[in-house]
Amino acid sequence: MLTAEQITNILESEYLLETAPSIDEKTEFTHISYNSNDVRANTLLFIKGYFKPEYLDEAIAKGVTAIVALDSFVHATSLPTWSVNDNLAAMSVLSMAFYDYPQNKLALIGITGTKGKTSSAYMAYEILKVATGNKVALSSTLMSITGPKPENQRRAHLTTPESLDLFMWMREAVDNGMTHMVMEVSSQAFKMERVYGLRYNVGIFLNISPDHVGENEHPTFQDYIEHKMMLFDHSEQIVLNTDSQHFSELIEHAAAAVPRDGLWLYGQYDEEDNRADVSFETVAANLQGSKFMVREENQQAGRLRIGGQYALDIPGDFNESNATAVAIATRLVGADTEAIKEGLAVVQIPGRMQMMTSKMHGTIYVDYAHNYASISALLQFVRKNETVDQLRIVVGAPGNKGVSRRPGIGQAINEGADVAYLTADDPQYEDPAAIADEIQAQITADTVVVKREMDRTKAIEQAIREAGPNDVVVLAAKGLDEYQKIKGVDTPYENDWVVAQRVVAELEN
Ligand SMILES: CC(=O)N[C@H]1[C@@H](OP(=O)(O)OP(=O)(O)OC[C@H]2O[C@@H](n3ccc(=O)[nH]c3=O)[C@H](O)[C@@H]2O)O[C@H](CO)[C@@H](O)[C@@H]1O[C@H](C)C(=O)N[C@@H](C)C(=O)N[C@H](CCC(=O)O)C(=O)O
Ligand SMILES: Nc1ncnc2c1ncn2[C@@H]1O[C@H](COP(=O)(O)OP(=O)(O)OP(=O)(O)O)[C@@H](O)[C@H]1O
Repeated sequence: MLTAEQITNILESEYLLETAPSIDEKTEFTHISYNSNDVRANTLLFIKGYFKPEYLDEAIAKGVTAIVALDSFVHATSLPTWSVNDNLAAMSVLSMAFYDYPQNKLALIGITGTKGKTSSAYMAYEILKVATGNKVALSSTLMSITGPKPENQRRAHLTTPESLDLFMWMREAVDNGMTHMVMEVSSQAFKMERVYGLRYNVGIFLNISPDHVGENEHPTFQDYIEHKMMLFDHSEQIVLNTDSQHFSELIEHAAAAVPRDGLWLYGQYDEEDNRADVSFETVAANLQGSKFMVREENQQAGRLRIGGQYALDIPGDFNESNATAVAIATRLVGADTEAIKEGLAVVQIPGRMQMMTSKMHGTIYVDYAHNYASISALLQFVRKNETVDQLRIVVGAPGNKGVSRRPGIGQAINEGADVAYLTADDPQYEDPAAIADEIQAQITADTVVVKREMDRTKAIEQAIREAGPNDVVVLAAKGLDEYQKIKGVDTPYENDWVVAQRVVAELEN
């Protein structure tokens, strides 16, 4: 609940208020919303985005009491209005107040990075489940989990939810007895102020590489990196990857944000380069998983007491890197080494490096890799495994979105695959064959065979059918998505994993 007086005071103290409405300051708001479909009596409504006049008409008909809107918002009603200079920041600070600052009761880990956010979030979630006896909440691209009951588990629509939803779910988590929370924080979340005013006990910065530049995302790479680095300014302690691109820019910003003993650098073990406080090194790896050694490289790292050998039941050297970051962060919020070992040993991440073996058609991965950095990391990892004969990839790129990724996907294929099956991936209003042309334009190596089949199910069938027993087939970019976005409609699709299982069963039984 919030009163009109509290709203005015909070907005004023945050320097967000332009004008307050002249209503009784004891007026109580028992509901807050940013959507006309979710309005009832005593609702405070936030106006954001392209808020059409008919949305406001609908909200008024449902009895909205007052609104918070940009001072430039023009509307033909006499609704009491808090006029503000930043409506998204206002929504965040008022939402946290409405839900009584639930973040103060949660040890919060925020994770950002171009690649690995979801994977790392699930690792941290699994470790903290062990460490706290299931008292950990999760906000990820896939799911938001605020407690043990089915109604506490929701499919996510954004990597980082709107501030109002985030604080509502945090409150639900606290009321359900949760003590910890792990959340993915996208650069968009900072840009759209979904996490305005929120601080993290530990912020993990996994990596940054060219991505997310384009319409409705970031105008330039500089804008992207600057928004991602905002995590540093909002974290009590920072865990940062020394192997990331743009490390010198990252460390400069991170070191200015926290004292040295709140900054934890991690990276692949390298005799020549001793920048990392905590290093990791592969002990044994195969296509299924790996064992890796974590070393504390200096006195500061020695305080963590996380040195030793760990096992992961998911493959990919990049996952050893993600796991090392997560081991440090979860340790900092109270997990002990046993919990870290146990959590990492069992973690599985839906649609990320999910593996299936077949008798005659090799090893099949369903993986969410969908840009140069992730497809390249994945193909290079598989390449390193000497038993692999042909490396086949089924992949496409979305229409009307992330257009700049297409050449990168082609380049990664050019550098790492033997056979590419170009197909559809959420084509929307574009022709998937034309998108495939853009990917194919970068595949110049005569060692790579390119095949084209725009029906994704058929492309997967063909790739698996053509694979030999020592081949690897990578089904990239859609994870466990159960739809294809076509002309604005989520068209049902079995999902890559189900298709692969069915095809293997048909071929081998
Ligand atoms: C740029 C951005 O942040 N857009 C988000 C934003 O849109 P918006 O505020 O413009 O909302 P809108 O859809 O135009 O609608 C305007 C307002 O009318 C309201 N409305 C709408 C319909 C209605 O009947 N009644 C009504 O009141 C809506 O609730 C909204 O408040 O708020 C919407 C929900 O409140 C989000 O769905 C939408 O995300 C868009 C679709 C999106 O997908 N954004 C991507 C770029 C994104 O944020 N991605 C990152 C991940 C990036 C990464 O992988 O790293 C993420 O964090 O997910
Ligand atoms: N540290 C990493 N470096 C490079 N590639 C990675 C790393 N971690 C995971 N990947 C690859 O990227 C893919 C996507 O991983 P994940 O979903 O964890 O990342 P994300 O940051 O949440 O992605 P997105 O922002 O696209 O949702 C994985 O399926 C894997 O192939």
